[in-house]
Amino acid sequence: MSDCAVDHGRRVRSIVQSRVGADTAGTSNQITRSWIRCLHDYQLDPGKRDEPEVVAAGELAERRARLAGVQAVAKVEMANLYQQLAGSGYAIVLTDAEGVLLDYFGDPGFTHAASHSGLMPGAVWSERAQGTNGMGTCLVERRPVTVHQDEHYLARHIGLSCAGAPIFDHEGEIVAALDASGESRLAQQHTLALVTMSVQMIENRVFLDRFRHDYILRFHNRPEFIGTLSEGALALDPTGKVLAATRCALFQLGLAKPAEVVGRDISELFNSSFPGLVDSTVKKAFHAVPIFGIRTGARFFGVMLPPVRAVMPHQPLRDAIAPTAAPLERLHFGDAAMARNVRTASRVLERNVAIMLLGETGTGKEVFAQALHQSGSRAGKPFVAINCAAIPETLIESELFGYRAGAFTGASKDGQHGKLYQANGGTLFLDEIGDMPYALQARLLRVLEERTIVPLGGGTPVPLDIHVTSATHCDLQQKIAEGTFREDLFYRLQGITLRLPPLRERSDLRALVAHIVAEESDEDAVITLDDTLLAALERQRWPGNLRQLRHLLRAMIALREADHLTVHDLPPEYRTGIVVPELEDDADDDVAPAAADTALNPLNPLNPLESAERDALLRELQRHSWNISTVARQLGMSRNTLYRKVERLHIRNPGKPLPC
Ligand SMILES: Nc1ncnc2c1ncn2[C@@H]1O[C@H](COP(=O)(O)OP(=O)(O)OP(=O)(O)O)[C@@H](O)[C@H]1O
Repeated sequence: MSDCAVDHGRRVRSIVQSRVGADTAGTSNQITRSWIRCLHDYQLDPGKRDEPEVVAAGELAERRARLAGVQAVAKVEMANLYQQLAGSGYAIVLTDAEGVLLDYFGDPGFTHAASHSGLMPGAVWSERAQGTNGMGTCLVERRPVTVHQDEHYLARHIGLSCAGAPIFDHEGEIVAALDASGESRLAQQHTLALVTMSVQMIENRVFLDRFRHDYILRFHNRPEFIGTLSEGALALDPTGKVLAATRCALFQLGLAKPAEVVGRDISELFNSSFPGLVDSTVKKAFHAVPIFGIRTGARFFGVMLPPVRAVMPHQPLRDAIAPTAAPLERLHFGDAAMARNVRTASRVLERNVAIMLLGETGTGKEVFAQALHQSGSRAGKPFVAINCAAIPETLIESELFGYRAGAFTGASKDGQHGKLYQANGGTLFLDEIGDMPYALQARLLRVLEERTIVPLGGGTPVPLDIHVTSATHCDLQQKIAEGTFREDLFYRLQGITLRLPPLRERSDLRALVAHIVAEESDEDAVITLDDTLLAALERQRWPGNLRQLRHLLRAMIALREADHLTVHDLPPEYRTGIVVPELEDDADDDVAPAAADTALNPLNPLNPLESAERDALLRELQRHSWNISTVARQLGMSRNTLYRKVERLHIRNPGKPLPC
């Protein structure tokens, strides 16, 4: 045994034997308590050097399956936390309630040290097995703990700093622990705060998913905090009795245990009756309503989410829970505008309210429409999307309504069902609705009003049961004023309007990056981005929004030389205004072309990023001999979007003017 291990063992024993010395030795009480348990209860030798115990593969698979729901939610938060701590040599770890390591996100620089310390799937990190440590000790203490260097009980772990926090279910039972462990010299003060925030996010998301079939009252004393990690949430049965509460809900109500609230009528907690709350927040308005706590008189703001589907039997979280969070909840990572959109959409899910999505190209309108569909009772039914801008005007009618055999020249001899018919029972997503030909708008309106459809060429009307979600990037009010969009159709399609924020306005870009990188990476690759690169991504304008971000990350992942991405992995057109440290073999890496073309339109000059985008687009157009369809397909955007870009970026085909 090394001298250092011997000294550590002596110090541990002497502190345990004279607890009085704990504070003077700089050891917090949690640590002392843990050391006492380790020495007296578990009879662990501080100098123990055995390899960590690892459960068999079959047992690990079973433990993972039991926590599948928590794990699915935790994965996103782990990726997010990992990015926040990127470059600090941390591994992010999820264990079950017995301290068995289920999931691991490791910093490449730390992988060797981590496996040496036993940070690997299946390893048992309970306090009984590994002595005082972030994971095991937070599970015993039932609260977040930091275990820094020689606060570890076993001498073999004193090279580590760990920050662990337990994850609770709605019954107040611990189901798992989240931990960030790293090499001590890189340890950060705020790590425990970040871990604790991630745990809160996981608990909230799991709760919202677990009780999505019930009423959920989300509340906070500031309305803008509803949808964030500090909101309180209560699940209610159809009579208004509390089924469960989040930890934040208990905290805000000044209560200690779920038992103090479960089974009580909501009117015993707030000055509102259940029907009154449902009425005011679900039926009448889509805004948080003021409610007052009965016990303290404190003012809160609350919104009620209606049940998503049929009520299902309740099981504790640690048993079977849905393997994934509700799809809508997975669309945002803390951005306030997106959280509001998700909240509003969730509340109208089963109410047959038509939703109109507004947003620039690539902000995720179709993805949002799909998540809406997946979150509601139509989830198992068809989701049919039609891009009104991408289909030639002459074909939209047959695409939408279908036709009977021989209805027109060139029609298939068997006839064809239209998209409306294909969507029957499910959702029809009308993308770029502003581009729907005027004559067709009246026909679509009639179908939506009468809820029957007659195929082109005639026949018996078919009853239609569809939910319609539509999207547009254009100002429909202006189109109505210009007489190119029907006002009656507008009001039929716009039960509520949700504006998806452009990426440059979103506050959760780093978490989105972590999420997309995890999705775009091979299963066993752990790809990280350094802080300068993340800061550079935050400074971009993102005219193509999430689509552009995903394509960029996909390309960077595909072309990477190492799993740790830096600004050197950024394509030159994204580097304008960014100081890129020189690499020895990077000398001829060119910076984005200068903005010489801004002279094209002196009244509306392009900024350096737009200029870079213009150069890139121009290159693509030239490469494909100005074939708009090919370039649009290559870039994953609609032809209309490409035309708009070409116009905005003042691009002209020298041979033939583009029909913009
Ligand atoms: N929440 C999200 N998380 C990660 N990626 C997303 C998200 N939303 C959208 N994306 C990515 O952005 C791409 C564009 O999304 P989508 O097609 O929904 O945008 P859109 O607003 O409908 O675009 P357009 O107006 O050009 O049709 C998607 O393919 C997806 O890869």
